Amino acid sequence: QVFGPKAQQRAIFDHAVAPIVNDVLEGYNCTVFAFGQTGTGKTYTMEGEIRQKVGELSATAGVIPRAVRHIFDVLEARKADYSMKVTFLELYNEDITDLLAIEDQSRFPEDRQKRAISLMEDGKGGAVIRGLEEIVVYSPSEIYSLLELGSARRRTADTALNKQSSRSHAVFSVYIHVKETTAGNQELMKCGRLNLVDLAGSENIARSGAREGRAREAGEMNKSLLTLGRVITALVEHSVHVPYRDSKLTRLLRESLGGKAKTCIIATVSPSIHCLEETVVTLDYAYRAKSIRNKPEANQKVCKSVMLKDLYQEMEKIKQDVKAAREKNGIYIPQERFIVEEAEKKIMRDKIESLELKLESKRKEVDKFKGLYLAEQEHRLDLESQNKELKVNIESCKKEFLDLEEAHSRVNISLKEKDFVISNLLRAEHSIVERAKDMRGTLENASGDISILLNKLERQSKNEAENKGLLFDFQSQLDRSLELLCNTVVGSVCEQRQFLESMNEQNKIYFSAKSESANHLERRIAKAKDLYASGVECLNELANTLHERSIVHSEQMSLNIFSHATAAANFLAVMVSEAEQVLNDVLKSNSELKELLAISAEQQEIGLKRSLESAQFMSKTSTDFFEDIRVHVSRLINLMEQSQIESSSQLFKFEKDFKELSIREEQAALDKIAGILAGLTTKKSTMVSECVAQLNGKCREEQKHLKMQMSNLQHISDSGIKEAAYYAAKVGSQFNEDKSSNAKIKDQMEDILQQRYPSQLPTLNLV
Ligand SMILES: Nc1ncnc2c1ncn2[C@@H]1O[C@H](COP(=O)(O)OP(=O)(O)OP(=O)(O)O)[C@@H](O)[C@H]1O
Repeated sequence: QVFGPKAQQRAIFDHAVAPIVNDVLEGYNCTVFAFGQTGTGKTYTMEGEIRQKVGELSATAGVIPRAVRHIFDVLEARKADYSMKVTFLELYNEDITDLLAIEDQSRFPEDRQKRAISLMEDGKGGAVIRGLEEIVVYSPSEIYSLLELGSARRRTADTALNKQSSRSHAVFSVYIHVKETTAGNQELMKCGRLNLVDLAGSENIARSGAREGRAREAGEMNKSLLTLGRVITALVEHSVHVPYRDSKLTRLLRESLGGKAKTCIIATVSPSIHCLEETVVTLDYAYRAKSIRNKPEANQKVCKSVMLKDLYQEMEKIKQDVKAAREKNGIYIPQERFIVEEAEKKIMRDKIESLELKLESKRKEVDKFKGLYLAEQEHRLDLESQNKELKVNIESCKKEFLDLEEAHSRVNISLKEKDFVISNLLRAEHSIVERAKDMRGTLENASGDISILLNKLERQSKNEAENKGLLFDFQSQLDRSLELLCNTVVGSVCEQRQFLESMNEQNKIYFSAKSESANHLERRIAKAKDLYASGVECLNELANTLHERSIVHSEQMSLNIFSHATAAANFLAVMVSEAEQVLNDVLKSNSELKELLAISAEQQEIGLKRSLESAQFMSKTSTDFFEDIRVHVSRLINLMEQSQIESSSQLFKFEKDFKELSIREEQAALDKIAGILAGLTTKKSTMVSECVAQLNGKCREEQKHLKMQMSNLQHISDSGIKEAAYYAAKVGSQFNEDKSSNAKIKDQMEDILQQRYPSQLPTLNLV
């Protein structure tokens, strides 16, 4: 099962550990151990937060508190009759210490040393720890307290990877005895053991930041872990020899690795990329350990009476020991015999001591040889890994060499191509130099043209300055003419006004005279009208009277008519003369008017003539002025057109020349760059060829060197293997010799003691 970073403690327990805990209750020995790099959470997983919140475990409680709680819950639910005891030990620098031992009451803290406990073989292939405190517990909280006590006593120190790193391996064991009653009312005891192991971090010493003592300690820890690794490898590979005995850790876990226990391994890894190496190693261990096949076997149920008997016997022995110690009522013998025996005992003790010393020295030698063998093995492994690395290096060097050769051939081809390009470029350069010479001449011509153009431009600017002066003069002249014209127009307007005023006066006079004569004529005509009306009336009266009197006075009447006719003729003559007079007056006034009109027309004509003259003068002046302007403008336009044409032609030429020159210069620059590049390419190609030659040489040298080193290594490892085999054989034979001599001594001593104290046979425990 894989648990991600978000996995909860509960999930880990439920999936991985709970089934194992149930098996413990069925009488199996089970082990749960956590291993992995420092700081990856082994202690967190195994212990976590131990203390429970009111009645309940905290969410961060680890495997141990949960397992304990689970065991109690199940047993309580079954209403089982059970007993439980726990032990808690620490394995530090290959020394075992009891974490639950009663405190050393030394006065000074520095004197309070942790008492090391010996690990012994139980004769059935297992290991027994002598003197380990087994504490009987009745509730989970008691276990939690013991756990806290033991955890607090564990040796921790800070490393670069973990602030509080456990420096030791810790084994917490729970022993459970459950009483079962058979059908025949026989009481059986079912025993199960649960080992909960928190290994020390499998750290890289350099990376963990461990220094001096701690580095040695890390080495020791690595030794245990290294042996664990070797045991796993041997089990996976089904080797004949499994090196359980090489470390105390593997001796302790023997039953759990390939034995009859059920085992759960928790591998903790860090998600950090910096820990990749260790993560890979841990996962490799875990992967290999997964394929170990244990042969789980439940412990035999013991009959309660047998168990009780054993216990009673043990108790009896202890009681006797206690009593003898208390009452000092051991064996009483005569003094001489006591002295002789004491002397013999002393001799024997000395002998034993010397033998023990010998044995110790032999053991040390064996340890040394073992160390040497292990170191040799490690060295061999290192060399093998170095060899592998070197082989890989050689392979990569070969590959690099092939790549370089390929690159070299590619570079040669590109160099040839570049040579071809360079020769083409040189030819082109030659022709370009020729063209450059031509262009130089053209450029010189162009510079002459430019100087001419500049002269012309100068002239043009002079002309423009002159034109400006002329324009200024013309402007002042125009101002003067306009002023004159204005004065003339103002004078003629005054004259016209005066003339019109006099004409108005004369017209007024003429019209008043005319109206007077018309009035007079009107009055006369009215008078003549009246006269004519009265004459007509008289004539009518006369006609009437004549008609009346015609008959009577026809003659008189003719006389009267005659006299009246003459009067009328006279009157008409007067009237004609008067009318002639009036007509004459009218004619006269008409002639006067005509004269006046003629005078005014004459005056008007004069005025008009004058204004015509002045207008003609003005128009002439303006025409002249505009003619001048037109002439100037046309001249200027011509000049400008000319100069524009010239300058545009010059500029066109200049542009053309400039373009050509710049193209030539660009070409020249490109040629230079090509030259530089060609130089660089030749340099590079020489460098590459030199480098390739050097690399070739180096590769050959390295190959030679590697071959030499490999043969040396081969030689060293062969000799190491031989030596190790020789040492192992020697150690084996010495060990056997020692064993046999020890057995002999033991036999001798037993014989002696048998002879001396046939009833009280002491037991000698010789390891
Ligand atoms: N799953 C997790 N959730 C929260 N905190 C964690 C977890 N795993 C580890 N830690 C924290 O990381 C730190 C290191 O963890 P821990 O001491 O358990 O590592 P370790 O593997 O036992 O280290 P060492 O081998 O050095 O003893 C602790 O502070 C622990 O509380």
